[in-house]
Amino acid sequence: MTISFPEDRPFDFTAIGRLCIDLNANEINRPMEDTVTFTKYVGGSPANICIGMSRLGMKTGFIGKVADDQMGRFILRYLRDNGIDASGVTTDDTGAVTGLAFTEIKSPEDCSILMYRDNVADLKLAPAEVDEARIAASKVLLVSGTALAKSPSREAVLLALRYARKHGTKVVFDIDYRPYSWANPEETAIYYHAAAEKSDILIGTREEFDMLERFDGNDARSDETTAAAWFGCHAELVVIKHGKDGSIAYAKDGSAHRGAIFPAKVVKTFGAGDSYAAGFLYGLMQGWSVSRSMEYGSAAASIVISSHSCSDAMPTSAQIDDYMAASRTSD
Ligand SMILES: Nc1ncnc2c1ncn2[C@@H]1O[C@H](COP(=O)(O)OP(=O)(O)O)[C@@H](O)[C@H]1O
Ligand SMILES: O=C(O)C[C@@H](O)[C@H](O)C(=O)COP(=O)(O)O
Repeated sequence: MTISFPEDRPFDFTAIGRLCIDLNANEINRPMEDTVTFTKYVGGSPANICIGMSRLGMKTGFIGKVADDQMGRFILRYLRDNGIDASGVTTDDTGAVTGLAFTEIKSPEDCSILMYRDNVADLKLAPAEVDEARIAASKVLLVSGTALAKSPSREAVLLALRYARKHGTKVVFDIDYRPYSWANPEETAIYYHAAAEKSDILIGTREEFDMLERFDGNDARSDETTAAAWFGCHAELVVIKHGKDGSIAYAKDGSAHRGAIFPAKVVKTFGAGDSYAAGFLYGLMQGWSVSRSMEYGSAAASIVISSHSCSDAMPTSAQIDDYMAASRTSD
């Protein structure tokens, strides 16, 4: 089972949504109260995935908005240094700030994120700033669900989805549920639905799909029934992530594919989903089977969770290949 993508477009992959800063605790295995220093990285789930795709050699671009400050300029420079076309990233002129994610690493299994997201620039992206030609020039548009949390970013994303459908650009919807960004669950579920209905590939955890389907009845739904519900729209592939229990993908042709995990020396668990998405989508775009692509995503995730950062630790294909080979040898 493989997925087809449009051919001969200048960009392989364009992401839309949040560009932020991660401040990851240096003194790990303790609560945030006892953390003194943090290392600054570019963050934001869609940014991390786009950086991952670029490291893997894909031609990438980003549609988003940064604050007119040092952090915004740091993000723009990092994108460019990583080969990402940032001409679709605008700079806010209203005094908005850069979103900050302070990460707390109490233990490898007990991690949390303290977000500062009031008046953030990423949610100020306006529909007029979404370039139709850029979406038409990309094989894939990745939409992060959090960008639907507030206007005008919400309308910008819905417009981007319309452009993608009009031009046959494959839409990947990463549910990316961050509760603090949303006013209430009703709003979340409604806007998630609007995006999921227009998407070709849906990716989320079980909890994220439960949020998306919250008002659809049938509280006892399984991964399989979740997937089936979206095949009636545009979905070809629905991927449900289960942390260290791996992942499962259902395809419209009725096939199911289970993704195992790779061993990891876990430093922290965040970044797993973003690196998994990058490795997995890269594999699909190489024309690999869904199963092989899931394996690649899992290996990428193990590399990132064994590292201190998310974005900076995104692996190259050589690193993933080596990691996979090394874990086979140690079996
Ligand atoms: N502890 C772990 N050890 C090895 N791989 C993991 C671990 N946690 C997650 N992964 C890998 O990362 C993928 C995504 O992780 P998950 O936690 O489900 O997503 P998210 O980070 O979006 O919540 C999993 O399907 C798995 O391949
Ligand atoms: O997405 C954010 O705003 C923060 C991320 O940069 C952060 O590192 C993270 O939470 C990664 O998300 P995950 O891959 O879903 O674990």
